[in-house]
Amino acid sequence: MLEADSIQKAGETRIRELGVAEVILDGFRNYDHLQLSLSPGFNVLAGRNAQGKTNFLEALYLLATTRLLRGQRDAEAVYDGRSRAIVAAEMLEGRSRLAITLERGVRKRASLNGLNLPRAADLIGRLPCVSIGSEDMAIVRGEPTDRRLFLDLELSSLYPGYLRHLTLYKRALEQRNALLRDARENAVPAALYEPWEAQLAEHGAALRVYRRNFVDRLAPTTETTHARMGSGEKIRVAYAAKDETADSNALADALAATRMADVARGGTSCGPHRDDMTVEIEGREGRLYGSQGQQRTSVIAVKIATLEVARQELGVPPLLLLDDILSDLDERRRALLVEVVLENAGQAVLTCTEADSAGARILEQARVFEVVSGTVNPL
Ligand SMILES: Nc1ncnc2c1ncn2[C@@H]1O[C@H](COP(=O)(O)OP(=O)(O)OP(=O)(O)O)[C@@H](O)[C@H]1O
Repeated sequence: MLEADSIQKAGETRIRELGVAEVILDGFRNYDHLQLSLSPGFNVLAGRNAQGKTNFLEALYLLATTRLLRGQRDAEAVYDGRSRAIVAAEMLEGRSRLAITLERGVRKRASLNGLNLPRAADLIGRLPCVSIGSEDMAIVRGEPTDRRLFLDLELSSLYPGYLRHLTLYKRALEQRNALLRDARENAVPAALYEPWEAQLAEHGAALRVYRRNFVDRLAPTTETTHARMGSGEKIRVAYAAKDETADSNALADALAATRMADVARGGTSCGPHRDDMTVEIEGREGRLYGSQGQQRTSVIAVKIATLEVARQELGVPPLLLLDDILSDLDERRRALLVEVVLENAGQAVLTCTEADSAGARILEQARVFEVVSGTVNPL
């Protein structure tokens, strides 16, 4: 059985960029061209709806994760009428420059100091970042796939080893699923399944060790934060494996035993691609029974716990992106969130419709900007 410590320590060196000095957007969303210097501490972006506040956060999120915040196809983020979008950032330390180019009909490309990286994914984890926004509601309200995505993104950004296991696992899963489809028409010998199942077992067991370890660390902080937010209710977060395979050998056995059933099912039934993370409020599944307010409080608690775990793991705070969540909260929750941000954040970018909702304690140390239809100016 794989030990969390041993696999998490192996090959985990990755250069981290701590903080963004300057952001350059060219043809990204509603930004024709923008060059903006950020404070190494707090940055508040205020502006009316649909002016480009979330788009700006999305650009930073893209550099951190290579994904768009709102999950659309890359081409949708290219400024209407333009053929490509460039998002670049100059880092505070070492002034290195990270960039991503999105181009219609072409795979996204990433570069470091002007040199193209072999794959855009090579950028993942270089700029550690935790974002909290409305799309995170899916962690409680969404489907298991949304919660797996949350775990995959956070873990890939923290551990290069996780990303490697995930990439190899996904490739093996595609191959086994292709064999299952073939088997509907032609006999597929066991020898064709075996190498892919061996990989699924190895990488799948490793993914579960990382995920369980992470969720076990998330759980107590989620509970305390939830309690600090004034909720008298108990929240419980746990990793939920779909099948009871304790290690890679058991997973390999389960895969071999389910081949026939999986042909009929049309997909692989065992493994971490079907797992979930449960979020229970007072013993009931938040997704089914939680009110909107309970769900929102739970999501914020999970995300703040993520920020804390990431900070412990990195030894420094990750970049924090907060998308207009303060204005939706009541006084008590807002005060707590501000307190937690002040305790945990290094560099942060917050958006809000009224700068005042960021609260006096943040505003007094923040650089404040106004966003008006794709332009950002100091206030
Ligand atoms: N590819 C694109 N090209 C041009 N404009 C775009 C593109 N994608 C999105 N937009 C525009 O960006 C604007 C939305 O910006 P954004 O989501 O950042 O709003 P916001 O300032 O965060 O507002 P809210 O407070 O409502 O969340 C919309 O006007 C939308 O039409």
